[in-house]
Amino acid sequence: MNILDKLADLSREWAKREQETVSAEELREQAKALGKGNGEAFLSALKKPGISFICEIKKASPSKGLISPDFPYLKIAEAYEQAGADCISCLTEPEYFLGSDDIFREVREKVNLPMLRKDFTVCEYQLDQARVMGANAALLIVSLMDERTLAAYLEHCEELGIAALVETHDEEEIRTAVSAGAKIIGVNNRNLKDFSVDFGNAARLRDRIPPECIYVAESGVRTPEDVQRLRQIGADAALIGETLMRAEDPAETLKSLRRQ
Ligand SMILES: O=P(O)(O)OC[C@@H](O)[C@@H](O)c1c[nH]c2ccccc12
Repeated sequence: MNILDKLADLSREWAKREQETVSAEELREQAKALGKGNGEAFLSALKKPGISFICEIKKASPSKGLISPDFPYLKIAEAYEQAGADCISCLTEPEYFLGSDDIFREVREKVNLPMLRKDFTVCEYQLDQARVMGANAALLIVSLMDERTLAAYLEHCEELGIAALVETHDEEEIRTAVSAGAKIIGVNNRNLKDFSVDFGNAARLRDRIPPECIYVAESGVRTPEDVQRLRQIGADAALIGETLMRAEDPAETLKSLRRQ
């Protein structure tokens, strides 16, 4: 079993366990009572002229192990905001990324930036959770679902008023994303099945993304030159995690990456 399948399985188990505390019906009611979310804020942050920065909060990852041992996530979130991040991506997956819904909520309270709930979505329950924890957007990984399921999840996000970042890795997945109606498409430079990173992947696939879609280049961004390359290919946004999480001064590192 590859790691992605393992993460999807864990996600399913996790969601099942959580439903023992808050049932699917209860959670749906909570989400409904809140009214529509502010997915628009995520969308317009990515649409700003020039490349936008989605800065990630993650303590660990299955490919790198522990990335940030002391993990001062609130300080990091504030540093991101102060240094001009456009959005924050916050991992909530507990086993491999050592994230949690509580971390997400605390960051949500602290900063005003639009936030992406980064998790392995395998059921609508998790989308309702995203709405209830105050997310502006949720992650949908194409390789975890078929096109019909993706279309249904996109519709559910629409009902909740949250945006969806639809993550792809190759041409076929981009086709599925477009045909299911994705508005925001991410191309991951990292292959989640074997963790190999090919920084050219997002650039190579750039022209497969229809012009009306928002295009996010994900993973493996290390230097201002990398960001420049993504500007050149017309990426609407870059999703950056490890480089910022390992930085001694995340605000300075973000500023230097943003410099044109
Ligand atoms: O740390 P990096 O290489 O900058 O990558 C960030 C982000 O793209 C990566 O964390 C990611 C991309 N897609 C995901 C799906 C699930 C978990 C994590 C991810």
